[in-house]
Amino acid sequence: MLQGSYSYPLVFASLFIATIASYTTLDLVGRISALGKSAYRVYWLIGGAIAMGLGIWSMHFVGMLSFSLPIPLGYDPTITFYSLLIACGVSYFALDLVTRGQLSFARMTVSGVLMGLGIASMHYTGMAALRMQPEIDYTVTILIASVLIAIVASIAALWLANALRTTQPGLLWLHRLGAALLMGLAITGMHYTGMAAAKFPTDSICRAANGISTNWLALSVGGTTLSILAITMVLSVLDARLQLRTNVFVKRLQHQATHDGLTGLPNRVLLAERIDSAIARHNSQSGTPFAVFFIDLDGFKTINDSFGHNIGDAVLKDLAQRLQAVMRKDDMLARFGGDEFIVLAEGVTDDTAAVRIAEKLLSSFKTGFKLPGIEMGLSPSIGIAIFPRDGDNIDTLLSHADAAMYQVKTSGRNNYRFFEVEMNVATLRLVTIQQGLQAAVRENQLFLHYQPKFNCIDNSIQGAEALLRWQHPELGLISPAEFIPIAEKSGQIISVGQWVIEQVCRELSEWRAAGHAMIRIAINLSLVQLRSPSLVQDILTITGRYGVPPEMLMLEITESAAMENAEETRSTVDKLKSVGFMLAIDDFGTGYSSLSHLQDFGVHQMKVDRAFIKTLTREEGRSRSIVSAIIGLAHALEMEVVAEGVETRAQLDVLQELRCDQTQGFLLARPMPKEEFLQLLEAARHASAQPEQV
Ligand SMILES: Nc1nc2c(ncn2[C@@H]2O[C@@H]3COP(=O)(O)O[C@H]4[C@@H](O)[C@H](n5cnc6c(=O)[nH]c(N)nc65)O[C@@H]4COP(=O)(O)O[C@H]3[C@H]2O)c(=O)[nH]1
Repeated sequence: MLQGSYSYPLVFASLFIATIASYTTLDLVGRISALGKSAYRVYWLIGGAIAMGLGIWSMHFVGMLSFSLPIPLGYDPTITFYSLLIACGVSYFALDLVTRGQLSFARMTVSGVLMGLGIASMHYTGMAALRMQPEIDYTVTILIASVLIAIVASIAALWLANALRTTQPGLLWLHRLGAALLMGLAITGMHYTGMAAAKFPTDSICRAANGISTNWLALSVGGTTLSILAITMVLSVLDARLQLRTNVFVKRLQHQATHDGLTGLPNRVLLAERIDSAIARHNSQSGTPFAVFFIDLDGFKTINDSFGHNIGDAVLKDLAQRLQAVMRKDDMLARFGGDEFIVLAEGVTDDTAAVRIAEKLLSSFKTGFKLPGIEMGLSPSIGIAIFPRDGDNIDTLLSHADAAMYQVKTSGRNNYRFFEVEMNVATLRLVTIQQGLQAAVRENQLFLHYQPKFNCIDNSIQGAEALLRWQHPELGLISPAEFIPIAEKSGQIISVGQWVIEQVCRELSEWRAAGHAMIRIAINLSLVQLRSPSLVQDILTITGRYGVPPEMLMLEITESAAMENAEETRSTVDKLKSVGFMLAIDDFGTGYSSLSHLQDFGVHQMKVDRAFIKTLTREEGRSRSIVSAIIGLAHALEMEVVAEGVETRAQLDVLQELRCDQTQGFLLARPMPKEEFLQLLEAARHASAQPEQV
């Protein structure tokens, strides 16, 4: 047998190449895995497979260079090329496999076996390129051992590559280096074991000795491979940096798309995702029921309108922090819209648990919000819907929580309520009304009824109150008691109120043109209208357009509206009075008037709320005392008194006894269409020698 010998520096060089190739490969695995399903994946796979294949292959030839026989050696170019193809093919297969999702143990083992066989075949094909005569005599046991080493090394390499994918970036390079050294040792170990299996008979000659010279091949291949590996590494690092920057940018965009810019809270997109996954968990038996709390702030619009958006924003930020402070860490608080927040609380198995959360949410409003100069109280209306009881999908849950919130709003605010089925119908009607209001103004669905006010003693007509009516195309006739509060909440009362003023003025001017006696008409003004800075000018413009003298209009303001912010209202009232309008306080007795404000107000008429008239009897009683006191007070302040809701003769008798000035109510006349009202006016004019005119 020919005795081979090794040059140890070259053995180390082969180990070095194997380690560098392994390191590059492990780096590429991380790189390609991070690409996911990107279109670039296939390019990186091909590039990576060439680099890795070249690495393994050139390690083999440098290893061969370290080995010498006492005869000249060379390599057959075609077979050598095949061995390179095998190395690159095996590398492609390995890279693709390990960068494709989760790698199960079974898949890893089968792949490791195939890869090990691939590396071994590359080695033995490379050996075949020597074209020895006679053939190399292999010791079968050592040959099998070398194949086993290749297989075990491949499985270990796959496992390492897979495990390193999830390693934190900080120490990754160190782990990767250790793993690469291990892999390098395994690959060279396989090579030298394979070499140990090869026996070269004494009379061997190398038939490829005139082919590619080993020295030239090993040096050029080694050099080229190291350069390619270096270039691959640099490209990989550069691409990783680019990817990192792209990731940061994408993350920022994702954050912006899923969070509210002002409060930093999750927005409705993230909320929807979270509710969806809570529903999915529940459906797969691993989740629990959960509660959705719909929080809407009472009167937030006023803060925004009065103090400006900056202050409004500061209040919202403060509130977001307060709400978060009372919530559990696992619950989600999201900003749903302007002043609407949603809390999602999982694991709420009964109403008691939901009540506890709602109470905590309410408690965060206990202390006032600091605004410039004052501390202002703010309250929430909270609607609660429980999954799956109140809805099995996100839209139903949110709309049911919203419906429950609306019920709180319409029944006193600053509270919470659970969803009930009847609320759906109520909410649908409410939304229909709110959405139909603009069309009502535009498309002449509104009209007025008039209800006369009578002199208490002789029943002569003293004036009339214009009362709004709405003939809705689907819902029929809707009471103002229902739609006015909705219009007030949505702000649509401004345009609706303007329509009323304009219609009254138009009809008054038509009546005058038709020769009817002029009569004073009362118009209801809502608090929202009173707050409008342009109110006085708006009414003057309308009265001017129709030539209606201001004193022909009696503007009725409810007592509670007049007192809510007495200073502000008083200045509007003063302006209205100074330009000649008459003023009345409506529904008197239902609010909390301060006597001094009442005196300062100096309005012309006080209308006693019908609740007192309803229970009015001839006998001494509470209502009689109150009505008597109100009449006395009004007269002392030089105001006329009108009793509202007079329905019986007995009530009228008592009012006459108490020296009330005027009455209004179903006893003498219900609200009526303008034609009927004009007939009534004409009949009264003819019946009286001197018709009452104001
Ligand atoms: N039970 C009973 N009720 C009587 C009697 N006499 C009159 N009424 C009713 O009492 C209401 C009087 O108007 P209000 O207190 O200003 O209360 C009004 C007012 O607050 C509001 N409203 C009506 N029209 C307008 C409007 O043009 N603008 C504004 N802002 N509010 C309006 O809607 C409320 C309800 O109006 P309506 O349904 O027309 O109801 C009217 C009228 O039909 C009676 O003897 N017994």
